[in-house]
Amino acid sequence: KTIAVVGCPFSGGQPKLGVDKGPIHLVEAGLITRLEELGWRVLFDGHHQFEEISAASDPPIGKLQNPRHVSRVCESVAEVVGAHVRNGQLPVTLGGDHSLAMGTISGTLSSYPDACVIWVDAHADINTAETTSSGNIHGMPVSFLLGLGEKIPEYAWVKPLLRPERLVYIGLRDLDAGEKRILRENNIKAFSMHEVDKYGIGRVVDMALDHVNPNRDLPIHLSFDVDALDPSVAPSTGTPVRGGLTFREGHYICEAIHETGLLVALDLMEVNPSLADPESVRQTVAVGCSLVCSALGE
Ligand SMILES: CN[C@](CCCC[B-](O)(O)O)(CCN1CCCCC1)C(=O)O
Ligand SMILES: [Mn+2]
Ligand SMILES: [Mn+2]
Ligand SMILES: [Mn+2]
Repeated sequence: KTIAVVGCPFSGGQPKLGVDKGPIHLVEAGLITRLEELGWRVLFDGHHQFEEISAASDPPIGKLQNPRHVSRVCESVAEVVGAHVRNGQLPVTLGGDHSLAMGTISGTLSSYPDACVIWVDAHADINTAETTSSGNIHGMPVSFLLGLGEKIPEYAWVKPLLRPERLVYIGLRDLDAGEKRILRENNIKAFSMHEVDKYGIGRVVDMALDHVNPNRDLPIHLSFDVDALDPSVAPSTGTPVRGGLTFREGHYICEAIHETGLLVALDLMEVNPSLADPESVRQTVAVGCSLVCSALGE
């Protein structure tokens, strides 16, 4: 099978400079060669240029920051990822901030409507325009994918293709009040770090898969935010939160998902190579590469 590496140098979903440089660092760390050494054919259709998409003027809509730019970029990503999936390839999207998942998961669901989503993150990224406090859209993609909250014309292209019972979280530990309410109201399954401690990562992954993929017959889209890992493991990221996944727990999730043979799309998000000292940046990039390779059979 062929992997399509989609470099998405994009930072509009959050305020910190540098996360748009994530893809180039991941590729320059040798990711493509490592994937080829695993036996994959790898298409690298380059780092997408999003500057031309940026709206001339993009004033906030309510609290939402860079709303038109984020929407247009995500719509473009949805088309790119959807095309790769339709061509029978496995898209590996390198971020860039996590707002991009609005595009990647839309792309996957357009071809695999019954796909399930495993969202590995310290955060739920499920704020609506009403519940967000920051207005940073990287804290909101899941709400758009589920069709929650007030409709925003600029986001009319996002179809509510994701069903709550097809979504499961691993690694949560920093949610806004509104997000906790949304998870409860929609009966969304979440394995926070408390459950990871209580049951161990092996049981957590089994329970997560039992919830969204009970017969192990549905395609899986894995959306991995490196801030799910403990900051000691992946320090160079925009919204670090203490008490995260160990290096091995992060890799176990990826290895276990590979073992299902059901992975159809992968996102590796929020590596920001400008937020730490060179050694910490190198470490964060190396972990990102390693997680991708583990999800693809290493
Ligand atoms: C928890 N929600 C946050 C973070 C979203 C992180 C996005 B991700 O892609 O990295 O997961 C944080 C909101 N808080 C900021 C500090 C003050 C309280 C609210 C938000 O901005 O919505
Ligand atoms: Mn995230
Ligand atoms: Mn996060
Ligand atoms: Mn982030």
